[in-house]
Amino acid sequence: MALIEFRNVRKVFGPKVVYEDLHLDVHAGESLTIIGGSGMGKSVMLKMLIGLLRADGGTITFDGKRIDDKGEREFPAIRRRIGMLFQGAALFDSMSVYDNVAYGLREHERLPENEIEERVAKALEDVGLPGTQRSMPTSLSGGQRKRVGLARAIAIRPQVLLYDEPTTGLDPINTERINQLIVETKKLLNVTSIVVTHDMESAFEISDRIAMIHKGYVVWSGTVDDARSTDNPQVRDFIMGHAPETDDAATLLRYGG
Ligand SMILES: Nc1ncnc2c1ncn2[C@@H]1O[C@H](COP(=O)(O)OP(=O)(O)OP(=O)(O)O)[C@@H](O)[C@H]1O
Repeated sequence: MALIEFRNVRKVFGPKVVYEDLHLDVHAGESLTIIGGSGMGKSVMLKMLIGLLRADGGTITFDGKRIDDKGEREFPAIRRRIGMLFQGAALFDSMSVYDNVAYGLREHERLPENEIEERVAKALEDVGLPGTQRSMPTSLSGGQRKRVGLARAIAIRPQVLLYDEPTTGLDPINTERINQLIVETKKLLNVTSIVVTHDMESAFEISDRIAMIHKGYVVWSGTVDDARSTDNPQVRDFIMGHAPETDDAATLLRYGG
């Protein structure tokens, strides 16, 4: 049995059908990258997994237990085991780096302050930002902010890490740093990772497996080698950077029509 299973999952927003019938397995210890055009539902998938959005049909199981039917009271325990690095890192600018990283720990666990201090220091070390506890997020670069976001996610020592477009908006050097960090974090903490990205270079570097979403379904999945050699036209177009087939005006604007 896979660690995470989406079965027949349906998700709609009013008339818009994001998922018609989503099937996806995520295996313990793997690094799975989700690719697909803008607006195809990649972030929605991650949010359903941690209960920020609810599925309209089907089942989602985590570690053998169904989670899609859980109430708001039960999700904090799940979010303790599934950490998320949100798009843009989502730091609180009015709080120091220390308080940002400690935030998740305080929310999820009752720990004495000296243990929080240790866990924050270790998480910042793990992301290559030792000693930055007193800095304010506004004084950090985009790459450093992402790393603080990652420190916050790993401080709770999750079993699964979700990354929503971790390299978007970063220059090539910081992109490379984040890619390496994703690979190292997986090894160091033995976590299962799910990464949503538009960046195929990153996908090739960090993935054990890649799954492509298109119009409500997983249309393809395979290893990095499979992706490089596939003759599936949707995957090939995506790898080559061709605009996705879409009827969504926002997406057309984003991809320049
Ligand atoms: N809370 C919401 N309310 C209404 N519609 C939503 C909501 N969240 C997402 N959507 C819609 O669901 C669709 C999928 O969104 P999602 O953010 O998952 O796309 P994505 O594949 O992650 O795209 P991108 O790569 O641009 O981030 C989009 O059409 C989006 O407008």
